[in-house]
Amino acid sequence: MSYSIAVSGASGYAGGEVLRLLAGHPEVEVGAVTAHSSAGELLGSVQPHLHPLAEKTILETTAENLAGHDVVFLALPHGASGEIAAQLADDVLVIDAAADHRLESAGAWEAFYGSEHQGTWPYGLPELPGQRERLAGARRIAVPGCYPTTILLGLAPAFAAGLVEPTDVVIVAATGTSGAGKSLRPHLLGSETMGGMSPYGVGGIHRHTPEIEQGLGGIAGTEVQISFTPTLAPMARGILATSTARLAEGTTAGQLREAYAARYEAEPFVHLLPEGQWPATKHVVGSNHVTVQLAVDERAGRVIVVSASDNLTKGTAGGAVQSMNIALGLEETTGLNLLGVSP
Ligand SMILES: NC(=O)C1=CN([C@@H]2O[C@H](COP(=O)(O)OP(=O)(O)OC[C@H]3O[C@@H](n4cnc5c(N)ncnc54)[C@H](OP(=O)(O)O)[C@@H]3O)[C@@H](O)[C@H]2O)C=CC1
Ligand SMILES: CC(=O)N[C@@H](CCC(=O)OP(=O)(O)O)C(=O)O
Repeated sequence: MSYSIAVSGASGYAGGEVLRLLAGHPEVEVGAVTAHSSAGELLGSVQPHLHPLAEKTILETTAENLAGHDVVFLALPHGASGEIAAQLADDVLVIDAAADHRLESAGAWEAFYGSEHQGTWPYGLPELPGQRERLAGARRIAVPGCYPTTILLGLAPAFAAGLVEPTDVVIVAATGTSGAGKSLRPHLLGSETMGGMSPYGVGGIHRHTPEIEQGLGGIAGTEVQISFTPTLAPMARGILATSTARLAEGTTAGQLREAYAARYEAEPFVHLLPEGQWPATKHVVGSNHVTVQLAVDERAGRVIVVSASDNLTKGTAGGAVQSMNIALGLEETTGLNLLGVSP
């Protein structure tokens, strides 16, 4: 059986990446592609790399144009996504790449996004404890943010095993510029970003902060507090996250390594690297894989975890397709057998 798929936000980075993956997925057929200002144009004129789909005409994003498909991907700005989602049929699988349905706490949503909470959908990060079961058969899925995917996969085993202090967690992560989307913004001009790095969203104000705390809190079964600082790196894709947490009393490096090895041994997309090898964005860009490595800093009494991903693949579209496969009962890795493009 072939599932028919509609993709909204098809002219953007996230929508384009969803379409790149779906073009190689054997169990699906791409139907409507929709967007906003580029409606009426051919997909090939705004996404020239999507050759097999180049002749598709982009439609306006309306509930009518998205109707009649088995699966609808929403890759729209926050808010626009929640609005259209509310108009889609209950029996259609809707997978939202925006943030609208990720947070459980309406208070956290309002504090960080400044608008009305749209509700909470099953969270599309299958590698978190118990999450695959929640995604099987789901008809609504909230795709995690790109930083939360990378950071949660980096820290989950330590939290699940109770090996770190949940309120002493410091994270600094670098992202590529595609994380900000395709629209023109002065601080993202090539001349501003090439050849240098800079922080943004400093001081605990980045909107992924409550999402990361929610994910870690769910695993640990207790309240978690993090300090998160994002930085912008001169690359199109990729996230490299360095997360450190104070060790719980008595935790050893051996216990940590064992917990990570056990948790990720059978995961198709998350890999604890051999000791001494460290994650690099070049090794995962273009793929749905995440690499993880850790070391204990005995002097500081902290574990240092480094994790790398492609923000557009595992961080958005790949995670979305992986979650779709689980929800539809397909083999989880279908359409995602891609390795990084290093160098
Ligand atoms: N980039 C990334 O790494 C990640 C992105 N996401 C999320 O995915 C979503 C899309 O992001 P991204 O692809 O980067 O953004 P882009 O700016 O690249 O694309 C936005 C898309 O949404 C369409 N659009 C804009 N405004 C509206 C509107 N009012 N109604 C309907 N469609 C609209 C645009 O159409 P047009 O061009 O025709 O105007 C375009 O197709 C966002 O919610 C983002 O937060 C999530 C994780 C990571
Ligand atoms: C460089 C840059 O701006 N990156 C984006 C990445 C977030 C993202 O795209 O995720 P959401 O789906 O939660 O919006 C940012 O920090 O906001």
